[in-house]
Amino acid sequence: MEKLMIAGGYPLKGTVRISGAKNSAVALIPATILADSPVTIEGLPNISDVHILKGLLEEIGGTVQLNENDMTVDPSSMISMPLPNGKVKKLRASYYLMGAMLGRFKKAVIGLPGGCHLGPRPIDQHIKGFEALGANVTNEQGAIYLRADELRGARIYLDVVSVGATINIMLAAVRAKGRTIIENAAKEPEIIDVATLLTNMGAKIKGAGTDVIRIDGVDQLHGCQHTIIPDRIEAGTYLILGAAAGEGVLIDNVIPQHMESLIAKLREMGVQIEASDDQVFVGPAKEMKAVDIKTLVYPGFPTDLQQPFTSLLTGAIGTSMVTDTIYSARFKHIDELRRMNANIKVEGRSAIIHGPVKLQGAKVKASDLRAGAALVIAGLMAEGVTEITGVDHIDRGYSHLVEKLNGLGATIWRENLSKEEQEQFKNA
Ligand SMILES: CC(=O)N[C@H]1[C@@H](OP(=O)(O)OP(=O)(O)OC[C@H]2O[C@@H](n3ccc(=O)[nH]c3=O)[C@H](O)[C@@H]2O)O[C@H](CO)[C@@H](O)[C@@H]1O
Ligand SMILES: C=C(OP(=O)(O)O)C(=O)O
Repeated sequence: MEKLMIAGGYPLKGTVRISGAKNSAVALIPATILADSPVTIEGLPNISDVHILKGLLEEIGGTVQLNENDMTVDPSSMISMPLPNGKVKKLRASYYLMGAMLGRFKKAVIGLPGGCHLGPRPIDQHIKGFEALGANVTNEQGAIYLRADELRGARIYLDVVSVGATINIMLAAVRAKGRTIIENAAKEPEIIDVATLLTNMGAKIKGAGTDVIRIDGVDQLHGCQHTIIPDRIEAGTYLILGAAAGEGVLIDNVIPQHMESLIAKLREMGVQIEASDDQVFVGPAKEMKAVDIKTLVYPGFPTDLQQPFTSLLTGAIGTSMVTDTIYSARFKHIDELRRMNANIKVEGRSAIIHGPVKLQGAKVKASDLRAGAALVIAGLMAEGVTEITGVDHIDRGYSHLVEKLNGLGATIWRENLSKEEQEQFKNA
């Protein structure tokens, strides 16, 4: 078990290259199950979610070759092996095995997924979609059992705009008989990325990226090569830390259109941002004004950047309000930021931040992935040394974090937890 150590106050400067998108990667990898020959995905991030999914594909008989950033999956020998426990609980996106295995084998047994604890995260809309396609779905002792004689296209209206349900239904529907229409679909860029891979595999999908997706089922899908999109959430995190602790940071390998809500908010705070084709420059931080943000489905402000943005707001002049309309309990980072001298209170789904304060280094714990990112940003802004435990959460989503930050001039390193610290961590 490790902790992250950050000596704060060193100004960040230079260029950072963004990795492939976690939330695409974790759907593209299960999507390979649907092909009958090898699929290569290029530009993957080096994160634990990717390594765990590799293991899961191997458990069901896939042959997987993973290099630093590329994965080739030969799905031809896969079987519908039940996966009720173990690795599936380590990440959220193991739910995509349900759609992909149902699509290919017409049956699957998959344990309920893990992922960040942010309040209730039901999967009722995924199940509603599978049932509409003709599957019988039951929950037996914490695992979802899916069976279908055949899958038939259907019209499915999502009661909640859900990234996971939209992608999962696409995965199940691409090899169903006839046409599926998903209404009130989510529009995140990762959905377009998954639809692009599936189309390259021979699927017929129209409308991905809009709120109505039409899929005409095909009998077979074949192998192909696909390059993943850049991670807009990783890029957003570096943009925020560039504003918080930078003296001119260039974020390379991004799609600036995917980050418009964040860029608009940073500009509203008075941060200098210049965007070009595939790069965004964040200028030296001057005085920043407080702003309010409300998380919304894409293209609104992403909930996954709400926690990192809160750390930035501790340095802004005035009172800011951060409201999360997607998750009811995405505020576990606030107690930790308070340990670092932040002046924040939580009321219902909002955090109210009074600034500016000078953050102080402290011993803090990352409760989830983006709470971890928020604490890293706070540690870079703070005076003194910050120690962050719960690094396994951060490793789910940030490729080469320490190397990238040190490349920008930060002073950050990993240390093993002592036996005593391991005990304290387990009991906390
Ligand atoms: C692996 C992955 O891509 N994770 C992302 C995905 O999570 P995930 O796919 O889990 O998030 P959803 O878009 O499904 O969830 C959005 C909202 O809908 C609710 N809901 C969802 C499904 C359902 O069947 N019933 C239901 O009520 C959820 O509780 C939440 O309040 O999108 C989230 C919202 O952008 C991001 O924070 C996560 O980083
Ligand atoms: C919530 C997130 O991830 P997951 O859905 O994989 O838990 C995230 O990426 O911020």
